[in-house]
Amino acid sequence: MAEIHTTARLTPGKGELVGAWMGDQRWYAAKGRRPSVRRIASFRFDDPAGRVGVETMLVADDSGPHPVLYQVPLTYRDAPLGGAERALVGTMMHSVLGKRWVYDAPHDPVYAAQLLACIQGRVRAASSQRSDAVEESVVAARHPSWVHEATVVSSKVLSGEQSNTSVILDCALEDGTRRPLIVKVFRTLQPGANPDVEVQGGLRAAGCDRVPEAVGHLSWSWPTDPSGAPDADGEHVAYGDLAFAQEFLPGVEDAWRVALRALAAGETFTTQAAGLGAATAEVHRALAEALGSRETTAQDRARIVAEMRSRHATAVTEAPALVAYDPAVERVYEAVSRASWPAMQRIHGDYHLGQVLRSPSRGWILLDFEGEPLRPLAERARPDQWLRDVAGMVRSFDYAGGSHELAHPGASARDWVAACQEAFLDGYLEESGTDPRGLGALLTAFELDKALYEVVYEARNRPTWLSIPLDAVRRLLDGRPARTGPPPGPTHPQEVTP
Ligand SMILES: Nc1ncnc2c1ncn2[C@@H]1O[C@H](COP(=O)(O)OP(=O)(O)O)[C@@H](O)[C@H]1O
Ligand SMILES: O=P(O)(O)O[C@H]1O[C@H](CO)[C@@H](O[C@H]2O[C@H](CO)[C@@H](O)[C@H](O)[C@H]2O)[C@H](O)[C@H]1O
Repeated sequence: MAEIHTTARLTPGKGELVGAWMGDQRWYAAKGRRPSVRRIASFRFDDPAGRVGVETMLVADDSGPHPVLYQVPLTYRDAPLGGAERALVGTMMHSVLGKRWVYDAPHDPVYAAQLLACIQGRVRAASSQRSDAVEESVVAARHPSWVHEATVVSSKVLSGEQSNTSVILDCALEDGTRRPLIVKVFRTLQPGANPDVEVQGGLRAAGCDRVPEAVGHLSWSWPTDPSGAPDADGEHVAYGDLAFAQEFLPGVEDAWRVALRALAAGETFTTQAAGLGAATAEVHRALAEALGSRETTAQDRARIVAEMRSRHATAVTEAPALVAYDPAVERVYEAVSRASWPAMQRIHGDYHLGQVLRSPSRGWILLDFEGEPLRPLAERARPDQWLRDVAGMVRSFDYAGGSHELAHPGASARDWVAACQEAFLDGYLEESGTDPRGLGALLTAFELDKALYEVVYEARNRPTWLSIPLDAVRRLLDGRPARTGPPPGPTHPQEVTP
């Protein structure tokens, strides 16, 4: 294991470097604020060649009302890493080793290789305080179904819109065959198991192949004060997941791209939407079987409606014009308080077209069970209503239409959107025997809830798209439903009035 230069001076310091760089990263949550960085903990991986320093830091950003924890893996090199110019965090002088080039580690092949080796249990994380010591607080868990020994041949960071940082790994297996994997490095850490690891791992363990194969994950315990707040000198600990490795499906597109292409070409997407509805129902059934389901209690209903109200309040802060709709929003929440609700179970939690891949051989494959990144982890890890997922995908068809309309002023995608939404709901009904449209008040409330979440998400991340969820809120509340409503029939659960 590596020698640690405990008395070396660094100019600038690591905290200073990270603080200056972090605010511009896609995963930095408090957009527009200047990060105020406090170091909580760190650990290292060893470079087998003994040349590159690899250190993962856990930093708290104190610039907002509550500290937010970020995982910041870095590599330290004695010369620039070719082709990684955009991943350079900065340079610093090390009083013993000289000039160091500091990189965002997911872009560095040395980090990628050691991360996967650690997840599979082949190497241990090392202390960043003491030379030649294992860091016991970092623990790897190989998924029970992963029987291979994969070694990274090359790696590259996934390009595109992402809340975390995923690295695609071209791997060699024990028999020499090649197998692509992907490891997601979680950026914002909160105490508790990450639902992506728990739910996808649980589905795979139960034999569900509508999700990629799970390889394993890495978790960490960091110091906190007695209240659980991150504190470098704290004597308590919190636990959270750092990274999740899984099978990578190469050359497949997500449903967002496929749908947008169909829309641009003037083609229908109803057959695919119906298949997606059926796949969604299949995964909901598998989730209930693998991780359980239970009756929805009055407390569950009250809590979910309270969360809806709080989300509405946040959306009004981001988009004050929404205040005109307050009475109409309240009517939606009152209606669901009186409706009958289906069972509680684990769900996807942030379901949209970008979370589903179209595999030519395996059909629709669902990804990213992490839930909504703007929601606290404890909320995301609870059983919830499957209608939330259904509403998420219904909203996503509206988003596809909305983004097409933004790109083509004057065009209307409304008929295309309505047809996709109907087909998706038909597919869900066919597979599950339950028509989500039969739970109309609840479906509307979850659609509204998602649209209000999206208002906040777009205001903070993509202001030019804010009109898409804002228009949806107006449409939902103006009583002009985009869909035609449920066909009559015995399969629709009845809503109850008090
Ligand atoms: N196993 C996989 N196989 C192929 N592509 C994947 C896989 N996992 C993720 N991707 C691609 O990466 C994108 C981002 O992954 P995701 O898990 O949604 O990350 P995040 O939670 O950070 O948004 C997906 O939309 C998909 O295009
Ligand atoms: O994929 P993530 O887990 O990071 O989810 C977040 O980002 C999504 C955008 O990338 C956002 O989804 C919204 O935009 C999509 C189009 O880009 C659209 O298909 C979705 O329906 C819409 O909600 C998601 O809400 C957010 O949590």
